[in-house]
Amino acid sequence: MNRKTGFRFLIRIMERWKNTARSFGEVSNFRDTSIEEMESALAKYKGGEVMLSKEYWNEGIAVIYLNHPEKKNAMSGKMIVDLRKCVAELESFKDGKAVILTSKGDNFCSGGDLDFVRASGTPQGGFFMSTIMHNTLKRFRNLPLTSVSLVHGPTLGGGAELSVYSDFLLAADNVKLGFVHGKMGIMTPWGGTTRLRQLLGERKALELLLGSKVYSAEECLQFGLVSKVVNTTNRLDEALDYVRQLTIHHPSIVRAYKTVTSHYDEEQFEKSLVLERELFHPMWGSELNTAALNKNIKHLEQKK
Ligand SMILES: CCCC(=O)SCCNC(=O)CCNC(=O)[C@H](O)C(C)(C)COP(=O)(O)OP(=O)(O)OC[C@H]1O[C@@H](n2cnc3c(N)ncnc32)[C@H](O)[C@@H]1OP(=O)(O)O
Repeated sequence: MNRKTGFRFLIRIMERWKNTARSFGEVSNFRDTSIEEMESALAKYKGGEVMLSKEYWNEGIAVIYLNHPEKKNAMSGKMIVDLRKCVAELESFKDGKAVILTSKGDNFCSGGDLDFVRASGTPQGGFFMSTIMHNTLKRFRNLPLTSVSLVHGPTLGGGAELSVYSDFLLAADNVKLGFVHGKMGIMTPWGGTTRLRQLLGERKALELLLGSKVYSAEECLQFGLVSKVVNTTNRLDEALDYVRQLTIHHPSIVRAYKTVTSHYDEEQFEKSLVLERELFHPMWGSELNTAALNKNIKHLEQKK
């Protein structure tokens, strides 16, 4: 084989590899993918919905509900895209004062939908998901609306990450909240490490993340993670009262305070998210992650 034929042979092998990779939806230069393409890749993983309720809109309060009851409100790819649409709509809620992030059914969110996790488990899948979620949650945090997460029942993995992106966290007395990612052979994909570091400081953030323990409402309160424990049955009414008391002033004042506090350390926050994304995406579908998924772990079961 002379040099020219050898070169052509190499090109053919590379082309074949690229085509094989494409047939699995994988491309070698996935970092160049546009946000729109990432969104449509995620939207293919169906199941559940995320809805924006305007029931209290006239009071300046929006409510976002996660709804995927048959899977304990686990987030599918489609739900990730839905959440993004809700945030986009809230960006033009001009007289709004507050948003409550909560869910229908008997818990807040059991994390990523494990069927979606398995099906999207490649570095590219991880990169797309964390890029989109980082962007959505950053935009959620930057809304000029005071945000409150209201959680109940199992709030695990990605569910715990979502819960801490609001300004305030209210936990129902039946909550079981845990950053269980380590047990799943991954680190936080949705910016949870960056957000916990910002909220609680280095030691407490590391304790929550490295321990992978599941905490009760009272324990979360003692940790400084939760602002108030509410009654599970009346939780939405209690959350609405809490929000109304927080936002007594004119929308222009409420929005101005929130705008300054959320943009305070934006540059540092962004840098930390980039690092988190870089470290996370090769873990998605890795050997460690696959081995953990194969164990079908139920995080609330006591070890015998
Ligand atoms: C993407 C960010 C990183 C992550 O979030 S990784 C995911 C972390 N989450 C998990 O691993 C959750 C594993 N599941 C559990 O621990 C338990 O199912 C959980 C949530 C404590 C609920 O326990 P129980 O109340 O006893 O209910 P159960 O186990 O019978 O569940 C009812 C049905 O819901 C399903 N489910 C729960 N969490 C899910 C999830 N994340 N993805 C997909 N399906 C999920 C569960 O398989 C069961 O379905 P089925 O009725 O057996 O068909």
